[in-house]
Amino acid sequence: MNTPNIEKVYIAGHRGMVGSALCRRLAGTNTDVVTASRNELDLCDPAATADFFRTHRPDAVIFAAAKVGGIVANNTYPVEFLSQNVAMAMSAINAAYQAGVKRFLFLGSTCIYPRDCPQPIREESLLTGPLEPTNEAYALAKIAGLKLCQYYRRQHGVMFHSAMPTNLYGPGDNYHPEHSHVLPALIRRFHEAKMDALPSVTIWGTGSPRREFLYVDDLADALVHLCTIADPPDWVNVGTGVDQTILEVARQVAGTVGYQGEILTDPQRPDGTPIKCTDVSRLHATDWKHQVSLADGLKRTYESFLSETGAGNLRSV
Ligand SMILES: NC(=O)C1=CN([C@@H]2O[C@H](COP(=O)(O)OP(=O)(O)OC[C@H]3O[C@@H](n4cnc5c(N)ncnc54)[C@H](OP(=O)(O)O)[C@@H]3O)[C@@H](O)[C@H]2O)C=CC1
Ligand SMILES: C[C@H]1O[C@H](OP(=O)(O)OP(=O)(O)OC[C@H]2O[C@@H](n3cnc4c(=O)[nH]c(N)nc43)[C@H](O)[C@@H]2O)[C@@H](O)[C@@H](O)C1=O
Repeated sequence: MNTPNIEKVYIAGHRGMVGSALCRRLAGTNTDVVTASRNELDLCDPAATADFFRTHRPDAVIFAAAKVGGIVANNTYPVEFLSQNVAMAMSAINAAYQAGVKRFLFLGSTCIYPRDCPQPIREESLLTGPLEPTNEAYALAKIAGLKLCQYYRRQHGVMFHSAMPTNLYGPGDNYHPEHSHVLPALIRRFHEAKMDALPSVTIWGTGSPRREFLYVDDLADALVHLCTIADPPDWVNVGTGVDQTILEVARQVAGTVGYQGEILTDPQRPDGTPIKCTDVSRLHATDWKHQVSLADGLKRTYESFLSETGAGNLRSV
């Protein structure tokens, strides 16, 4: 990782989309990567988590474990999204401090910002207004994790800090038809419509919300970069600073997949936050910028979708 004193990093959630991108990013470097599957370590269990940290003694942690899902999953299961994400964050951050971890990078999400905050979203907008109701539970858990890291840094002088990624996509995503995020959902729906020669595909909501998307390997690179900064911001947005409407994105996915039918909208489904686009000046000031365009990232993701489907291991949870 080229960070003084970081020889061993624990990647929490290494089987997930972000965690596996982090493992790809660190493969071949001289950083020793520690991992544990959920069967080996339930991060909601504080005693087991403390024991894991005492046994493995990592120098650093990148915390990419969470209960994650798209707008419908978040809206349907707020109890699980709040309780599991708070439990995981609290047990891991507390255990890391107790075990003498030097650096902890917590992953939040741009849904922590108020629903109607000024765009592009600056970090200073945190806690300035009400949250978007469809993901309030998840956002509250992420704010709690961010704040606990900030408080440890302030009270105990340890380098615990956070990154707030925008909407992500890439290899290893969840392709569940109801519970996934928009890009994997649409890749799957357009692909199946192409295979079945369907005349139209319906997307959720009005198609007018605006979203920003970051390719997951860019995120992994940004996270490793943030771990190398001596005095990083307490939290920093990680995105591209570029957004488009969901309808525009749907047309782009259809083009990537090679689907030529009609695209319909379904206003009975939730739109969620009307606009979500990050101000990335704080990130750019650390000398990092994304590399992968949406067009290129979609092409790579569709290729990985085809190989994951072909190999019979498409993730759909
Ligand atoms: N995907 C996105 O668009 C965005 C994601 N993020 C954040 O990035 C991080 C990673 O997300 P992503 O990779 O997409 O999510 P995934 O669902 O792909 O991966 C989450 C990982 O967390 C693990 N996990 C969940 N619960 C537990 C538990 N109780 N104990 C141990 N491990 C657990 C899962 O394990 P298992 O494999 O066993 O299920 C999985 O490996 C999260 O913090 C998320 O909030 C932020 C913004 C956008
Ligand atoms: C990353 C972020 O992700 C979640 O928030 P979200 O940005 O609203 O995420 P989403 O990807 O599910 O939807 C984006 C937009 O796209 C529209 N949309 C169209 N058609 C489909 C569709 O088929 N599936 C989905 N999921 N959305 C669709 C959908 O109606 C919405 O307008 C948070 O809960 C939380 O997890 C979080 O932090």
